[in-house]
Amino acid sequence: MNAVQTPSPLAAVLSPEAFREALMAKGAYYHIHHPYQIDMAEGRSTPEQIRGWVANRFYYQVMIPQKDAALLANCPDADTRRRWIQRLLDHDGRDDDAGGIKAWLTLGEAVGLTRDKLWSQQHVLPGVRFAVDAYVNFVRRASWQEGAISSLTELFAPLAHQSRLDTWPGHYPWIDEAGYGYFRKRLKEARRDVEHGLEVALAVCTSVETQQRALDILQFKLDVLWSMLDAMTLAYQLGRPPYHSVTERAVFHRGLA
Ligand SMILES: O=C(O)c1cc(C(=O)O)c2c(n1)C(=O)C(=O)c1cc(C(=O)O)[nH]c1-2
Repeated sequence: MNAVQTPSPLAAVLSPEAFREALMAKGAYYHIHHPYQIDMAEGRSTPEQIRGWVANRFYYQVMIPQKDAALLANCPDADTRRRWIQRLLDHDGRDDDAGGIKAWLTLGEAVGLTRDKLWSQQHVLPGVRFAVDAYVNFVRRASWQEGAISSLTELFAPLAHQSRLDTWPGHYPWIDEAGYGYFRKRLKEARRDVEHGLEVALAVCTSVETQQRALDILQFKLDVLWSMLDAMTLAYQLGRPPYHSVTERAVFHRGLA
């Protein structure tokens, strides 16, 4: 096992280029390196494991627009709101764009999950729910600039989407091709989102303290994504879903209204 390296705190303020590089370096901890995701990319996942991932990630998908709405609610700047609102429309859809949530439902059907099953959230593991809720609650309480910085894991997301487009059809011929629309759609949307997110980060993080804070926020978000996959590993790879030692029934709560 690798020795755990505690990242050293910033000693001096970084130039904009060096700060950008420090943010990019966080890609080393992106969930694309999680064994669950590696197994999916390398063709070792069972249909149940893929379905588990799609059903659990659906919770992230439905909460992202609520997270972005929380950021909008905290943002007093109309120009920023006008740009940021696009993220809600990307997921919720508009006119002839059905939106990301519907595209994810199509992915669900492509892997054998009905829309009702996804909407029921019956497969969403408590660990996944808690991780996603931690993200949404962070953005609810943070300044809109810190909320924007927490979206910067999207710097690395196109890699993840492209890798699925490149590897899944070969490994999993049982997945209907129609399911891949979501990943294709996100490639360009994520690139546009991070341009804006980076603009905000570079504008506000001009001291050691604010740059360190941004790196810490990004690490928090990486932890959210990693923890989601940890919960799925226990449930779908190691056969230890919640209460496995007590019952075979999925008794965990489906979210408290
Ligand atoms: O599939 C992925 O690996 C992945 C990761 C992330 C991310 O890094 O948070 C997002 C997405 N996908 C995604 O599709 C998406 O719409 C999205 C929005 C956000 C955000 O933080 O606002 N992250 C992500």
